[in-house]
Amino acid sequence: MLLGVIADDFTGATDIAGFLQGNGLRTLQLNGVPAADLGVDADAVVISLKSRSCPPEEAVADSLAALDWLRARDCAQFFFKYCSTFDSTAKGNIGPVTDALLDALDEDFTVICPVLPVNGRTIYNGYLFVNDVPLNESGMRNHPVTPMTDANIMRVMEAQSRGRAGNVPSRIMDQGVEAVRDALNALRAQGMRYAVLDALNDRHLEVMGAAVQGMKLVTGGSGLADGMARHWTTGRIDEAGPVRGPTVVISGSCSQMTNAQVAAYRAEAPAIAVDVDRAITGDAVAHADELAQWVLSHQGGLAPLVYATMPPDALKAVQARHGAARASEAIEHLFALLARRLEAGGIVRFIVAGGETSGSVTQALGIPGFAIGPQIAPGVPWVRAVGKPLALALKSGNFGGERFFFDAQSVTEGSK
Ligand SMILES: Nc1ncnc2c1ncn2[C@@H]1O[C@H](COP(=O)(O)OP(=O)(O)O)[C@@H](O)[C@H]1O
Ligand SMILES: O=C(O)[C@@H](O)C(=O)COP(=O)(O)O
Repeated sequence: MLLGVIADDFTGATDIAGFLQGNGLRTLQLNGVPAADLGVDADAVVISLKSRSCPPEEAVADSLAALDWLRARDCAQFFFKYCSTFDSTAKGNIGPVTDALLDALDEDFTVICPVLPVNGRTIYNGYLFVNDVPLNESGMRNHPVTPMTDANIMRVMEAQSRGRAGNVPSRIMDQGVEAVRDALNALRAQGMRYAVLDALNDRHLEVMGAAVQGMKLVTGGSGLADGMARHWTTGRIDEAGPVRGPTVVISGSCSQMTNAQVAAYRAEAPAIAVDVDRAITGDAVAHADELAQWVLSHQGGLAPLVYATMPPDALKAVQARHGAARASEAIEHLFALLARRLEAGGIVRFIVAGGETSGSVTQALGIPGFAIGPQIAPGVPWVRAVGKPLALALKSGNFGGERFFFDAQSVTEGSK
């Protein structure tokens, strides 16, 4: 196998899997670390974990279990995939997991590269930008679970890890592969453990993709994987075909773009808001039943939307009433209950917004893995469940255009 990927959430996993498959790698996504005896015939395997915001020890243990599984399958190289907005806290989990993977592989140096220029995630002199705005001034400053308040990735990484971080600036990326390799060697010789790679455009991705060939562990966003995969493959391969039938849209993301997508969709399609206070204070089962009935009675036209999505002020009020962790957990639990009821009621396509939310829904549906289908937007492919006739679109909070929920349905419209 060319590449084994350990992804810290489910939307992140489908994001990178979509880019690998799009570059011609036969890619399989596995939801959690699978049973040891699963046979795999693929160029790349992506293991989705739900390790972005759990306690660091749990994230490390899950990531090492995924690494062991991949190592037993002779992966040539390993990729730790985290969010292109570097979602983490001062406790982790990007730093502790990176350190644990380096130790397990007996390595002392890696790259840190949360970029995806096609979606506006770029790094300049080690500072991360989201659509040309520094990370700490972007919508990520209001994230419910991992608010990001510093754009300097060297500083953020050093605060949660064991080593020092240097930068390979964009002017070196402009000079090409040899210059980047020399810069990486120089940083390592200076005692740096991490090299934050600048990337402003696709050309930089290709250069860094070549420069990291042979590095046992790399870490970053799907832009780095796109750059790496461009050097391995020659053409496109078949994507998983469409699934037809009853559809639901579930939105548990409170990101800026998801708020805009929910507003655009609600204006034209049937939509119902989760009663968040009720979900949190104990009546989740009855509420999930009602929401499921509502979804099943609104089939026929545009798929019905169930959303907990809120703008930052309303979200802060909910978190002040109930606590942020309790609120997130309860809402994820509600969506898990809802997903199971909807599957039982005949829903076969789930369009889900939000990484944690997607993890919760996918786990509730007991889906062991995915084959990768056509891209709806950069970083968001349709995926088809292994072993069940279900299709899902797992959308990162900030990905897609304002009409994403419409777009997801029209990608497969011809086959409805
Ligand atoms: N109205 C709300 N009040 C409090 N928490 C919420 C609300 N809506 C969603 N959440 C929680 O916020 C988190 C959003 O994270 P996630 O699903 O990963 O979205 P994103 O991809 O935008 O990061 C989830 O844990 C979700 O349960
Ligand atoms: O790299 C990215 O931006 C995405 O792949 C990602 O990790 C998505 O996470 P969420 O925004 O939490 O959905």
